[in-house]
Amino acid sequence: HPIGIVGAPFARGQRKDGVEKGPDYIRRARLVAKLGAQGHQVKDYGDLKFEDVPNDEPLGRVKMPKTVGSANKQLADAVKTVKKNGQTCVVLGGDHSLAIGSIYGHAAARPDLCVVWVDAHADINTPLTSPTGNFHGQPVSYLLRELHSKIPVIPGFSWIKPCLSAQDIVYIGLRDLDPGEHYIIKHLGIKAFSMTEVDRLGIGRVMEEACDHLLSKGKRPIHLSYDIDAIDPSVSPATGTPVKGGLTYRESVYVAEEICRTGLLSALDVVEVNPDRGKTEEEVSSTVSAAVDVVLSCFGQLREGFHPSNYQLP
Ligand SMILES: N/C(=N\O)NCCC[NH3+]
Ligand SMILES: [Mn+2]
Ligand SMILES: [Mn+2]
Ligand SMILES: [Mn+2]
Repeated sequence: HPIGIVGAPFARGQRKDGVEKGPDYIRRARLVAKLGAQGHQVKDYGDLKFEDVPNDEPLGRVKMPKTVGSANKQLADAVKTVKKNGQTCVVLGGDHSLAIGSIYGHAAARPDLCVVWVDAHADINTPLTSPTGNFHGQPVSYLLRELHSKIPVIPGFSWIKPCLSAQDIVYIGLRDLDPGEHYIIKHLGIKAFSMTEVDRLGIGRVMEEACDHLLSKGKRPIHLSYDIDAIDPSVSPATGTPVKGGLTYRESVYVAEEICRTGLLSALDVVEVNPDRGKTEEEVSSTVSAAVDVVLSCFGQLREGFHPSNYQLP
């Protein structure tokens, strides 16, 4: 499939400046050219322009709801357009609150989608269970039908209706959950492979079981929402909420290779790359490079090597 890239320089789902620079740093690492070299037709739609909504009063602990809501509505429309254009959509974040719009817009075009959420965190706090009120820790709660009654009316969010059921999402990489999130995951029976399962089963079995769970009733489009903090901070430190004990570089790429192999990848979010959170230039480049390799591996980059079909031995 052709690929459509959308830059989403958004930081208002959390409190640390710099994550809005994610798209720029990933583009500067020549993502578009590298995808082209892999034989893909790539359309770069550029960056969305996000503006703070004036008089955006907090709602309890929830900060800047109108700004977060309108950014996600804008992104939802953009993702829907990319899908209508027959492209696999790649959203470059920006913080993970963007998954609200990305998944909503994707579901508008492909209602039968399922979600693979790769993250140290579950991002499934409701506005009432969220300890911080930061939206990037809540996106999944707005998307699940089973949690609809737990979401109060929030200014800027009237447009969204849940588009996922608990069995349509699988978590990989969890290792830092709030109490309310752990309760919700257990209570709803959401399939989750924490880093303990990654250690116990190995990433090969994890991917086998994750795909079996989501695709048991037949093929359907996959939305891969990849938070760069799923990867161990030794590899990707330049992010807002690093947590030790994460995916190795190899595991992070293997996840993408296996999703690629399903042939069902329909949309990809790569979020939470925050260049301002790298202590050194090397920390930033290592993080950006990991993000680029996740994307390239989603679209066919193989560690076993590659030669064009028309290659001739000299
Ligand atoms: N990176 C984050 N989510 O993926 N931070 C917010 C979650 C903290 N509970
Ligand atoms: Mn996240
Ligand atoms: Mn995270
Ligand atoms: Mn309602």
